[in-house]
Amino acid sequence: MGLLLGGHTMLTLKVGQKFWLGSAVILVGLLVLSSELLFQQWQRWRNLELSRLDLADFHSAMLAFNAVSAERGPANNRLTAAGRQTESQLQLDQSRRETNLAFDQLEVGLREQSYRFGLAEQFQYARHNLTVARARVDEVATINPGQRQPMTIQSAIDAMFGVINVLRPPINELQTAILQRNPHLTQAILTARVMTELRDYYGRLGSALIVPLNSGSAIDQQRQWTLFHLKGRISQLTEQVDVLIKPYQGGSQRYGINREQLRNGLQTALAMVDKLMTEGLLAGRYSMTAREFTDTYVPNLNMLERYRDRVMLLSQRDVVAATEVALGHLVTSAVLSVVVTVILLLVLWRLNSAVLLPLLRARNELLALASGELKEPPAIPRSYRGEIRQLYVALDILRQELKIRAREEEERAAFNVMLKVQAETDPLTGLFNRRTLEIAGRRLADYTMDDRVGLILLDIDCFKRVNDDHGHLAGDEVLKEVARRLRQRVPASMTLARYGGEEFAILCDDAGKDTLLKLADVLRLVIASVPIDLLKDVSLTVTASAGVAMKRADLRTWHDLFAEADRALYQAKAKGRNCVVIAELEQTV
Ligand SMILES: Nc1nc2c(ncn2[C@@H]2O[C@H](COP(=O)(O)OP(=O)(O)OP(=O)(O)O)[C@@H](O)[C@H]2O)c(=O)[nH]1
Repeated sequence: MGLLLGGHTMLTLKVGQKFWLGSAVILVGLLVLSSELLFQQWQRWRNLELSRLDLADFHSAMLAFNAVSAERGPANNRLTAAGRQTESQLQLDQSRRETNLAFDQLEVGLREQSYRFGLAEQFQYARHNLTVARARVDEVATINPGQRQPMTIQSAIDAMFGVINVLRPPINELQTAILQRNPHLTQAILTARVMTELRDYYGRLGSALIVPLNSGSAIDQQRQWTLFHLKGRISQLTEQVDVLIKPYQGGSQRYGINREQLRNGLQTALAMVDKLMTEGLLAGRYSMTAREFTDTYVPNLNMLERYRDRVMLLSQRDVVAATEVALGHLVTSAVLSVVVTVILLLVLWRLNSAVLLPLLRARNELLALASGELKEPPAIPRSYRGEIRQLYVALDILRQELKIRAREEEERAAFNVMLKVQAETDPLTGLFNRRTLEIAGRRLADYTMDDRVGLILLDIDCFKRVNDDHGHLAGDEVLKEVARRLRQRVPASMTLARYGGEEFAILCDDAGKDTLLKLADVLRLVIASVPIDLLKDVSLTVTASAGVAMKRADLRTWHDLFAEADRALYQAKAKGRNCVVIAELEQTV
């Protein structure tokens, strides 16, 4: 892979680097994907967890709202009770305790959710209003029942209504916040809210009759108007409840909501109100006391509270179940992410150790083989299996094959050297043979005008007699010793050869006539001056004659030069041997 850097510089990555770069890209991609997945699932789980808290808080708010509504019943009784003051007070105290408990629970829930601190203050303010309204009720209750004025009682009832009015804004705010965060809770929240409101309006409707019932007075115009207004609102809310509870009845048996039963209860309560309203409009003579009315009227409304609580609790249970499923998904995804990452790492590690590294090692071995490095590598690791092992076995076979070929090559080269030596040298003396002399002679002498090319032919005198007197082996020894002495004296730049039985030649490419003559005479002297030791303590003195020829214009070829030197040698023999003759001068040194 080549990366273009700065437009000119190419950065080339090795296979191993590419592999790890690719692996890193895959790993990072996997981590990003699994993080994204985990984050989404964590968010879903977290939202459901918050939904559960939201539902619980809203339920607490509804209970508090409802408790204030419900407290109005005992409060009304306390305000209107004539003979049963103590019992009414006990009932009111009980109701107030329940309301306090509902507010306490609401405050705890609100404290746990920091974003509702502002709401908590508003609920506290509503509670403060409740305390003030209760004080008002208690104040009226201290007045002798016979002396309580309808206006005074109504002012206490209105004070209790006022609490609901202060409680409504924070509940609306809480409801809006929860629905914004949890649109899926709309059905449950609205159902609970509308049922609570309906319960409150029924309470208001009943409360509106308390003063006339208590005082036995007719229902005046303003109260009539209030009662009609409340009934209208109740009619609207009843229709809404009817629609909202549909999903919770019929097929959804576990909610156990019976629409007919609820409708009947509410209609019974309304029928009671209608009857009393008619009585109140006619003459103010009522068929029941305020107390009897409250005790008969309120139980018809309990179903609203029961069904609302059931909707709330079962919705919370649904959210809890969904939270558990979401948590299960989150944990499963986390485990799967870890498992997939570990598997990927293992696969990459295995790919690296079982494929990539062996292939790179095989490549190195192949390169070594190609460059002639035949040294045995370390043994094939056991972890190399299958095709990789076969590759290494094939490499091994190739290495052995190349070794055999290298050995054969060496032998052939040695054989060639030997053949060359044999072809170029004389086996007895080790000097160059006639063939080599002629090749060198032709190369130097053929068609050259160089007069520094010269040739000495040197022949042992009367050698036949050596053979005849001392035997052929002794003759060979003499030849070897003469050759040894010649080799010592002839410069390496000249070609020294044995070109016949007892005949030697020295070919020179850069020497003057005098030098050559001097050399020929030195050679003659080293042969003759020292006796040659033969077998059985016999030594022998031999002499040699030499003919010298220098290249001249008329000696065009090697053959001409050789013939000229041979002619000089012949002359030296003729002159009595043990002397040197140069061809052109034919003079004896
Ligand atoms: N021992 C031995 N003798 C050889 C060898 N080659 C040739 N000869 C002998 O060398 C002798 C040469 O003798 P001739 O050619 O008659 O010459 P010469 O006896 O040296 O006499 P002049 O050359 O006239 O001085 C022969 O007897 C050959 O057999 C060899 O390799 N070994």
